[in-house]
Amino acid sequence: MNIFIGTTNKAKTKAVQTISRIYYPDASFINKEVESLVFAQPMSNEETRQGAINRAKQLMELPNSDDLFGIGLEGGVQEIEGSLYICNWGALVANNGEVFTATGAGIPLPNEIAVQLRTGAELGPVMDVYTNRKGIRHDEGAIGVFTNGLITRSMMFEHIMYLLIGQYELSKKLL
Ligand SMILES: O=P(O)(O)OP(=O)(O)OP(=O)(O)OC[C@H]1O[C@@H](n2cnc3c(O)ncnc32)[C@H](O)[C@@H]1O
Ligand SMILES: [Mg+2]
Repeated sequence: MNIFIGTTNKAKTKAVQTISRIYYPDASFINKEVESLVFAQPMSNEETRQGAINRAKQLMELPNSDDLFGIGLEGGVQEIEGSLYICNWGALVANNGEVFTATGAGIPLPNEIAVQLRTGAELGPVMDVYTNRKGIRHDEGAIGVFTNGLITRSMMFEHIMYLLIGQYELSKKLL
C-alpha cells in the first residue's frame, strides 16, 4: 500500500507519516516533488486550496491497485481586514480519483512580515531572516515561531491529515 506525498518538505512529510501510520501501519511512503501550479507564495485561501489539489492530483495521475492515496499540502496567506493570516490546505486524492480537501489553522502574521509578502517575497526565506536561522519551513514554521512553539508546522499539518483521512474513511463506509 503506497501513500504518495507531494513534497520533500520535512514538516509536511512528518505530518503525513505520523498520522497515516496510525490508520495504515503497513503503508509505504513515496515522496515526489510535484508542481503546485499556483504561485510559490499563494496569497488567498482559494489559491492555496488549489495548490494542494493540484499537487495531489498529479500524484495520482496513473494510480495502480496498490496505491492508497496521494496527499498534497500547501501553505499560503490570506488577507483579512488588513492583516495577512497564514492559511494551510490539504488534499487527498484516492485511487478512484475522488478528491477530499481540508483546511488548517490560521493566525495573523506581524505587519513587518506581511509588508514583505505583499511586495512579492516568500514566507520561507523571510522567516529565516527574521529568526536568523535556516530552513524554518522544514521545522516549526512561521506558525511555531508566532505561537511561542506551541503549534509547529508539522502539528498543524497533522490536524489536516486527520481531517483528510477521516473524510476518506467515512466515504468508504458509505459505499
Ligand atoms: O517544498 P514545498 O512542499 O513547496 O514546501 P514549502 O515549505 O515551500 O511550503 P509551501 O509551498 O506550501 O508554502 C508556500 C510558501 O510559504 C512558505 N511557508 C508556508 N508556511 C510556512 C511556515 O509555517 N513557515 C515558514 N515558511 C512557510 C514556504 O516556504 C513557501 O514560501
Ligand atoms: Mg513551496
